Amino acid sequence: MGLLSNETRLAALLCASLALAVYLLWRIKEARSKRARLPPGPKGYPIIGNYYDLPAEGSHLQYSEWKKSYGDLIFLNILGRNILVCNSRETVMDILHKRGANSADRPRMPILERWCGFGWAILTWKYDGEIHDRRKMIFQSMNKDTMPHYEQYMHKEALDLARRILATPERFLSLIDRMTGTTIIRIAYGHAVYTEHDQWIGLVNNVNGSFREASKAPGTHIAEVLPLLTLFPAWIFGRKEAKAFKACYDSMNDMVNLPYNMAKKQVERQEAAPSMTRWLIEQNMTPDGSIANEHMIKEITAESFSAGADVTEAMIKVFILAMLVNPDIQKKAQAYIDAVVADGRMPTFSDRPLLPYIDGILKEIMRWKVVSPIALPHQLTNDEEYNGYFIPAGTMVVPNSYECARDESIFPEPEEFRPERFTDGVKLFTNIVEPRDFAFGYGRRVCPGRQIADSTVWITIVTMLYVFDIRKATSPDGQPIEPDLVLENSTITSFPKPFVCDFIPRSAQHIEILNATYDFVLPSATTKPVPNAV
Ligand code: HEM
Repeated sequence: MGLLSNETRLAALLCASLALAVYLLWRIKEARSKRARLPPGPKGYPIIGNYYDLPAEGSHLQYSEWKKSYGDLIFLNILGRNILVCNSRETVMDILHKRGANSADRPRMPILERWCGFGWAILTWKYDGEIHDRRKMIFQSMNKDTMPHYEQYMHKEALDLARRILATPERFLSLIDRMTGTTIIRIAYGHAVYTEHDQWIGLVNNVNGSFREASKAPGTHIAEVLPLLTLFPAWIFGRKEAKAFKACYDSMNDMVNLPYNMAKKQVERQEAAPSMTRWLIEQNMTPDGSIANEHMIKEITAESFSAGADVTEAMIKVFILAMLVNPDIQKKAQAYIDAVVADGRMPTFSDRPLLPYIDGILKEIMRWKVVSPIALPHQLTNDEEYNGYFIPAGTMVVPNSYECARDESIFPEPEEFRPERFTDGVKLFTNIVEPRDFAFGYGRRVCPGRQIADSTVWITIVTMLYVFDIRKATSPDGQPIEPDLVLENSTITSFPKPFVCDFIPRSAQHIEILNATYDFVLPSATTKPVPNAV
C-alpha cells in the first residue's frame, strides 16, 4: 500500500491536469496574441504563403508598392519562412543598426553552400565563430600602409580604362567590366592583368558563367522550394544538373586556390607586389615558416575578388548614365576639376578634399540608382519586439535600400540626379543623410570592402570627366539615342541595361596628359596594353 490515499492521488492528478491545461491555454493564447501582433502584410495562401506574390527579380519594387498599403514594416511568409521587410530608413536603422546584435545572422543559403561550392564565403555565414576574425582580417588588410598601394592600383586601372576607351569606345561597357575585375585582382593578389585573355580574368568568368548556369537549372528552383533536398547530392536531378553544379563547385574551388597559390609563391620568392594576400601572409608568418590561418587568408581574398567587382562595375555604369542625361552637371563637374588641375595635370586622390562636387556626384550615384537594392538579407537570432509588433526569432530581415534612397522627405524629387543635395561645390553638407549608409549594407554585416569600392569609383569618375565629354550617341537620322534609365534587376545586383554613348576626348592636350600620367603612375608596370592614344 502506498503512502498516499486514492483520494489524495486523484486530487494531485486533477491539479496537475488543471495546471497543464492552464499552461497550454496560456501558450495558445500567447501564440495567438503574438500572431496578432505580427506586422501587417499581404495575406498569402496556405502552406506556400506569399510565394506567388513576389516577382523572381526586382522584389524591392513590389515592397515599395506594398508600402502604400501596409507601411514601413511588412511581414511575409514564404513556404514557412518568415520575412520582415524594412521599408524605410528609420525601420532599417532601428532593426539592423540599433538592434544589430540580434540581426547580424544570415539565413542559410543551402544551394549556394552545398551545391555551388560557395560555403567558404562569409556572406553565406551566420554571425558567429570565425566570421569575426575574417571580417577583422579584411579590415586590417586595408590599412594606412597598404591603402596607398591600392590607391595606386586603382589610379593606374582608371587611367588604363580611359586609354582603352579612347582606342575602342564602342566597347566601353565590357571595358568597365574588365577594369573592375583587374583592379580587385591587383588589390587582392598584386597581379597586374595586361592581356585580354588573362587566366585570372578567365577564373572570374568561369565562376560567373557556371554560377549563372547552375542558378538556371531546374534543380535550383525545386530546391528553393524544398531546401531539404540539398542534403542529397545534385545528381538526384539527373546527369545534366549534376554537371552544372559540379562546374560551379570546381570553378569556386579554383578561384580560392589558384590565384592564392601563385601569389604565395611570389611572396616566398620575395617578388610579390603589395596586396591583401602578401600583407596577410606576412602578418601570419610563424617562426617555423608556416602560415597561420592560411585557409582564412585564401578564402577572404577570394571572397573580396568575387564580391567586389560586379557591384563596382554597376556603380560606374550608373555614373555614365547620369552624365549622359545630365550634361549641365557634367560641365559643372569638369569646371571644378579644371580649376583644381589648372597646372596641366590630371586629378589624383590628393585632390579629393578640393573636389567636393565630385563627391556630391558619387553620393548621388549611390542614391539615384541603388545597385544593391535589398543589400543582403539578415536574420534575427532571438524574438524581437518593435513598436508593439512581435517578430519571431529566425525571421529573415530584408532592408529595402531602394526605398530608403527615394524618401521624398529627405530627397525631394528622388528621380532627379542632383549632386547639389550634398554639396554647394565648396563643401559637403553634413546635415543630410549619407547614401553610403544604405549603399553598402547594414549593422555588423556592413560591406567590409566599401572603402575600396568608394575610392575605385571616385578615381574612375574624376579620370573619365577629365578626359572625356560623355554624350548621347546619335542614330543614323541624327537623333540622340535616349538610354533606358530603369535598371535591370538580378537577384542581388541591379545593372544599367546595355546602352550606347559617345566618348569625345576633350582635347589633344588632355590625351597627351593622360598618356604621360599613365606612364608616370606605377612606372614599373612597363608592359603597355594599349599604344599611346593620339
Ligand atoms: C560599389 C561596390 C560595392 C557595393 C555597392 C557593395 C555592397 C555590399 C552590400 C550591400 C553588402 C551586404 C551588407 C549587409 O549584409 O548588410 C556587401 C557585403 C559584402 N561585401 Fe560589398 N560592396 C561593394 C564592393 C565590395 C568590395 C570591393 C569588396 C571586397 C574588397 C566587398 C566585399 C564584401 C563582403 C566580403 C561582403 C559580405 C560581408 C558579410 O557577410 O559579413 N564588397 N557589400
